[in-house]
Amino acid sequence: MDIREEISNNRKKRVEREGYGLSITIPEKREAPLIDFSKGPFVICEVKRGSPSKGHFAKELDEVEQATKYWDSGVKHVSILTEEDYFYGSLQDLINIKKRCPTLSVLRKDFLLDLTDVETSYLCGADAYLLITSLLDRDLLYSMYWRGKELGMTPLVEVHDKDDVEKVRELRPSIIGINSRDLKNFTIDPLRPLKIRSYIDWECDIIYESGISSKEDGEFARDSNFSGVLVGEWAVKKESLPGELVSVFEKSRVYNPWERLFNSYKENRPFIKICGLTNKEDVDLAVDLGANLLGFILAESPRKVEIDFIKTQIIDKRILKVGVVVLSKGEKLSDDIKQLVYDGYLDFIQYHGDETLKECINNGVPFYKAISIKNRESLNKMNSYGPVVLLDSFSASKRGGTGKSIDRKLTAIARNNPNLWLAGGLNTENISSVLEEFKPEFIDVSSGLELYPGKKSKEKMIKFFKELI
Ligand SMILES: O=P(O)(O)OC[C@@H](O)[C@@H](O)c1c[nH]c2ccccc12
Repeated sequence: MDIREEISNNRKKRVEREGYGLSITIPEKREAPLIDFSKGPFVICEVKRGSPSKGHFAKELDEVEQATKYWDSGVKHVSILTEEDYFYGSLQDLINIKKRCPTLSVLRKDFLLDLTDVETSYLCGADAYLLITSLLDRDLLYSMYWRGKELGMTPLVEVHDKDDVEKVRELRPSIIGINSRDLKNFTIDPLRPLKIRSYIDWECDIIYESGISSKEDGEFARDSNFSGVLVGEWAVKKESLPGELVSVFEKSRVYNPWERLFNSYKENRPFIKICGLTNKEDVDLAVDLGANLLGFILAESPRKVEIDFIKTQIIDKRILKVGVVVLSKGEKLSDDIKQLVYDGYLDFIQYHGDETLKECINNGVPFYKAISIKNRESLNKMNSYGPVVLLDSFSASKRGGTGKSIDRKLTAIARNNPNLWLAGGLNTENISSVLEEFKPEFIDVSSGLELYPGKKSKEKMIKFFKELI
């Protein structure tokens, strides 16, 4: 029997004798508002006076004062250890904290036994509650999960090993905690959460639990792709830690390719995207000449590149990269391509087909949309897709490339757009007059710089960049 089971059995006996509140009277009705606990990043700091491994380390800790300190440091999620005999907490801590800090989102951390425990947590003001997978029979665990959800709370499901993951696989919990502490001998294995995580193959937030004592530990968890950390002892002992962890997790969240693109701005020149790149030589040249963005065609085209090409040849992280796709209405972005973005091989997706705005957003990766100017309606789309839209085949038609000419009224509207992104038919010959007439924020060039489809001309590339300055 490990300590977890011992604590659970002890609590079970006490509940049988004293009822679910143990020494505390359970309110008949919940007073505190329900505050959402389900959205990350999760820097969950714990109100914890001690533990079975360390004994008391903050015997005199005042629960409300501690929770207020967390709140003042920017912490949005607080865990309250309500277990009495091994962790020196009580349900009263939860009730008091929720009374004094009603807008704080709090998790009840205890060795919960059944549905009544879940309902009790709700009545006492919990917004979330811990379910320890190994201590609960499968069906009971599932019903405790759903009962809490029904009440509007967020269950945090803790797993410790592969068997636990198998047990909850069908439940597919949306937030999972993995403890780095082995409860048999209390040793911390920092890699344990990473190892166990590999068995979880559904989308969810995974929290790294225990043993976090510094900002660097937080960075390690963040960079290993955890959605957050659960910190007890050191959040209590080191006053600066909660705030530091909040900024660690804010950083990962605000990583944003737009910010990088805008930082790469060069004065007196629009942003430049070189598109249709198919080989390393052209990529290197575009980077050397100072392109802001490189474009790779992932749709049917003479310039189409394979996913492996992007993964193996274009790994220079200094430059932003966009994958161009053409989807029909209702078609989803493929998982392979999404993965390229998640893994950092690509920074954006450019949608070039009939995707709706909602579909672009739902694919969940940074994007912008290209639209072709055909009529006034396509210009209206410019606004509906957000601040920046690429106008494909814009100057091509105007400059006679396609033989069609665009209604002057439409070009006038486009010209007045401060965020004008232009593409289509740009080349060394027409670029300076296009810049002068339209003052685009961004230009996109591909075939105009080619020797033949898929191969850029070095001379044209150099000349083009010269024209821009
Ligand atoms: O104090 P630490 O090492 O930061 O750990 C906090 C928390 O993860 C730990 O208290 C914990 C994780 N899972 C639990 C389950 C029950 C009781 C306690 C816990």
